[in-house]
Amino acid sequence: MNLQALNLGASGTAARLRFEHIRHGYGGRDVVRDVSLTAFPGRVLCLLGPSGSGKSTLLRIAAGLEVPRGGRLLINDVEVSGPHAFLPPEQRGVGLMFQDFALFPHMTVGANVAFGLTHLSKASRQAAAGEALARVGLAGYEGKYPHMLSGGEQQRVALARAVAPKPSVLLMDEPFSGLDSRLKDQVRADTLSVLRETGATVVIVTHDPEEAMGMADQIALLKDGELVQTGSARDLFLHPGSVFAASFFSEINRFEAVARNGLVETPFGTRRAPENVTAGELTLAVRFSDIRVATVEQPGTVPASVIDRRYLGTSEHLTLALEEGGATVEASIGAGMLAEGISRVFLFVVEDAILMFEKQP
Ligand SMILES: Nc1ncnc2c1ncn2[C@@H]1O[C@H](COP(=O)(O)OP(=O)(O)OP(=O)(O)O)[C@@H](O)[C@H]1O
Repeated sequence: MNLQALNLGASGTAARLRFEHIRHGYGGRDVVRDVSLTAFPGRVLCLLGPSGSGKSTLLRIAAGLEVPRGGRLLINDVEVSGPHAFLPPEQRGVGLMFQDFALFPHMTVGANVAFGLTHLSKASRQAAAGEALARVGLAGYEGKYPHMLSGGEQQRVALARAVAPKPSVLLMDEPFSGLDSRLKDQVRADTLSVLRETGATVVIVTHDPEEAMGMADQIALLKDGELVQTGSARDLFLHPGSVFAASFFSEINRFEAVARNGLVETPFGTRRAPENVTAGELTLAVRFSDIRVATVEQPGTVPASVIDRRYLGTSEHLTLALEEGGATVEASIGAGMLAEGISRVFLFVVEDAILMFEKQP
């Protein structure tokens, strides 16, 4: 089939990838439920969610490794999976990078990177492999074998192999999870700059919210096979649409409350109810890091006693009991911000930091 005629994106040109009402399952169980989502050209989309939320299944559907039970997948408005078509992986113009890097151990680094370039002459393959290796900072590594490399270097070889054919869409499944945590930040930053250079549309699967926030132009948050919310890191962090979304990005305190006449009695004082909610049961979420802890009573503060405190280096974790009502509150404050030995404090939470959601049945 002629890819150019299908307009799947010329080699090296970013494509738009669209999931339309995608459904999938295994046996009698649905694991992806009616997901509609677009990955925009040249942007990084992160599929984020807890284990089993269907992220890898969506990625495999995008790659053509799984045939969805329902819905359509479009690349530049061309149906590549759906009721009318199914294009095999090698004809989609997509690159894949897996969690374990999946390098061929018996092949040299050069041969690994050149593996997908079968359409080129031998000389052009070698040149393209060398160029891809140089792009990831591994110029001259062609003759080495994977076992001679560190984890970080193997990751870079896998990245070079994925970008060498200049895919219009690059699909990456947990590409950093095999790495030492101290290496990760640097490898992520290096990977992002390679991805920006290649200009491909990128879809990354991760369960790590910090990784998603650090890498993504757009985050799609999934739970139990459903798309819960999509937006920029800032959108999802500042305006979570549910308690789940709020708790996925940061540690939160939860409280139950009731809205009456547009007002809510919270543990931190009376607040306005969310727009469109004048009455009804609510769940409140307050991030540990949004609790301000003072030693002097001021207007708007509530008194609490310190039950426990843990020194964590750059921050300190406090467990507190509110004097009124007795609720337990967890707070995270800068290390050294509260003098040793203080047992009674005054808590304050700014207006916008009390996130309010209608209680789910
Ligand atoms: N080949 C398969 N056969 C049967 N069930 C499967 C298969 N692949 C995935 N599943 C199930 O489908 C659900 C979604 O799996 P998927 O791998 O897409 O989730 P995920 O969000 O990527 O999770 P993880 O981060 O743990 O990989 C899980 O409950 C999983 O056990």
